[in-house]
Amino acid sequence: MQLYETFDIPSEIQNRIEDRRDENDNPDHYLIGSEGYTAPDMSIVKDAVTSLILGKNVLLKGPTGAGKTKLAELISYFFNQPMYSINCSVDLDAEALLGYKTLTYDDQNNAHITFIPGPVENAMKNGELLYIDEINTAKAETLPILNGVLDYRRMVLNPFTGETVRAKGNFGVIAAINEGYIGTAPLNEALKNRFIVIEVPYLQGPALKEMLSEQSLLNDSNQLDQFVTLSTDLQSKVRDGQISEEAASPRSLLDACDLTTFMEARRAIKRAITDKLEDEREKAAVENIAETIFGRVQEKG
Ligand SMILES: Nc1ncnc2c1ncn2[C@@H]1O[C@H](COP(=O)(O)OP(=O)(O)OP(=O)(O)O)[C@@H](O)[C@H]1O
Repeated sequence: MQLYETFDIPSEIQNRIEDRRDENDNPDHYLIGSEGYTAPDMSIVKDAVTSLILGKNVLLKGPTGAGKTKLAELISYFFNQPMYSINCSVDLDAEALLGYKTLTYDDQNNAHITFIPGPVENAMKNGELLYIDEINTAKAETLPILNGVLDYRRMVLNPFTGETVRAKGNFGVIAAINEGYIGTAPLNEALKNRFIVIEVPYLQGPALKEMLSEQSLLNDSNQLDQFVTLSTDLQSKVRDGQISEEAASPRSLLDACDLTTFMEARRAIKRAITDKLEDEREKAAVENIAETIFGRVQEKG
């Protein structure tokens, strides 16, 4: 596979991935955006894939829009293995993880209580991947359910069915966190302890240009360079504590590049980046950087 070279995957891990791909031979697997991940650092993909092949759980830690979901999709593609997703929030409860009972009716209109399995149970029973997004937004009481799933036991007692569910085959867990955002809490130590932690920073420089040119509508090389400079300057202000991290998110940059194909870049930046910020000083800082790079606004319309 070309991706082995792209991400410098060691040959022993390549062999084990090939074995896993054969075991997971799944013609129905729908591969979303699988080739679209650009690595900010080659070790990220290599270490994530290696950890999962060794049966470890992987925690992707990085700011919003850093490509964590995209990386999980790439791994799912690498292994030719479908991925069940959970989006955590304070409302996440045991039922959302494990499943719930509901009334169903047969052809004779007789009512039955049926159990609808949740993503954790599905991924474990089918030996698939499980992606737990924003794991640190879930309530502290909910997550201990996962402790047994994430350690050597690879099992959970489903309280709704009384069944002990054991993980099959190549079951694996990838979780993601944005630390330090409103509504998030530091991940409980016992849970964090069950993961290999992989930091996923924002893309910069030529890798960012490659991603923006692949994924946005903008194809003017000079303008793409200007957006890369904008990102570098925004990330430096983030490090100085002058603006919040999401101002430098590639997701917003992609939006700004797309809009720039139809409007003046300064207005695109205002819509896609500046106006998402709450603090007036942060907005002014972004505007100043944009003015330095893209010049004063000339267009009226
Ligand atoms: N390294 C990258 N490679 C490819 N695409 C990227 C990368 N970083 C960001 N993107 C693009 O930016 C957008 C956000 O990426 P993604 O949803 O994977 O981020 P995330 O880290 O999961 O975000 P969140 O924490 O908000 O869930 C997507 O459109 C994605 O294609």
